Amino acid sequence: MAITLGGNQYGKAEVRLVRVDRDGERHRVTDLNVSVALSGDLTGTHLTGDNSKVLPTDTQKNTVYAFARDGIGEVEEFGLRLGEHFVRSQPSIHRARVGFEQYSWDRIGDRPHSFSRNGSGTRTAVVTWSEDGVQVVSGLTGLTVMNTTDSEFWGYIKDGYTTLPETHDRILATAVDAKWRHHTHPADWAESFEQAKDDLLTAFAETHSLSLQQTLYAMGRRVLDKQPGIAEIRLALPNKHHFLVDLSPFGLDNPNEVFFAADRPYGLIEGTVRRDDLPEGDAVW
Ligand SMILES: O=c1[nH]c(=O)c2[nH]c(=O)[nH]c2[nH]1
Repeated sequence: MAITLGGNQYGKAEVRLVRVDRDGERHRVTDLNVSVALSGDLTGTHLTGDNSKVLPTDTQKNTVYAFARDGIGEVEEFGLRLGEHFVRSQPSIHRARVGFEQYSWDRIGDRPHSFSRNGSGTRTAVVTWSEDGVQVVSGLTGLTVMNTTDSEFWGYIKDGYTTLPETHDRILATAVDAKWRHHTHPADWAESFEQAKDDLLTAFAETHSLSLQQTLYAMGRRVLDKQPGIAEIRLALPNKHHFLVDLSPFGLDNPNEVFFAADRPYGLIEGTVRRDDLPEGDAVW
């Protein structure tokens, strides 16, 4: 029985790339998940481990980030540039498949550098009814938001394990998970929900953030300020880290434009903002 190698391809899958175009005050965001798959003369590596015709997947990933430095444009154009590069520059590579998922972002209001991810966010509610009382907790989860500037993080503890550089201009992104307990019932639940959501978004966008903790408190505080019937709000904010890609090995600078959007691990900032003149309540959250 003769055995032979069939079809094959290889590449870096799911390269998470965020590019911020900062022409002036008004930023634009391109948020992509890019998957490269190359095929060609790759029998050697499969049959004998001869890698002389293998362009490493790590290099493919670097190429995606480096090409983003010049701008992305439409994903079809970006794909054409990348595909042509891989095939034209490497004699062993005969075909490049470059696949994209593009996540779209809406502006929060008409603000120049605050965005919420299109279609994100699920409304939640938990009602607890007992002979002793009724509690209503409203909320939302998975509302993904991003500020492309107006966020800093510095002045923290440094010990022997600290490597994080201080920053005065970073991307701040999170997926808001919020639950708020009603002390009195609003006249209109839908209106109350929309108001709370709007307050969360506005506070996120308008806070010049020195920490996500500070932003959390500002968000919770605004919801309570605007609705006296809400007794407390619990927020869980994952810090969706965006790391500036070091393009210097490729002779490129990176003036805060090309980012690696990491999905894990992430900082998780949790906190409650409450009225201290109201009883804690015994809601089921
Ligand atoms: O806003 C932040 N709060 C932190 O506690 C923290 N820790 C960290 O590494 N980055 C950040 N960012």
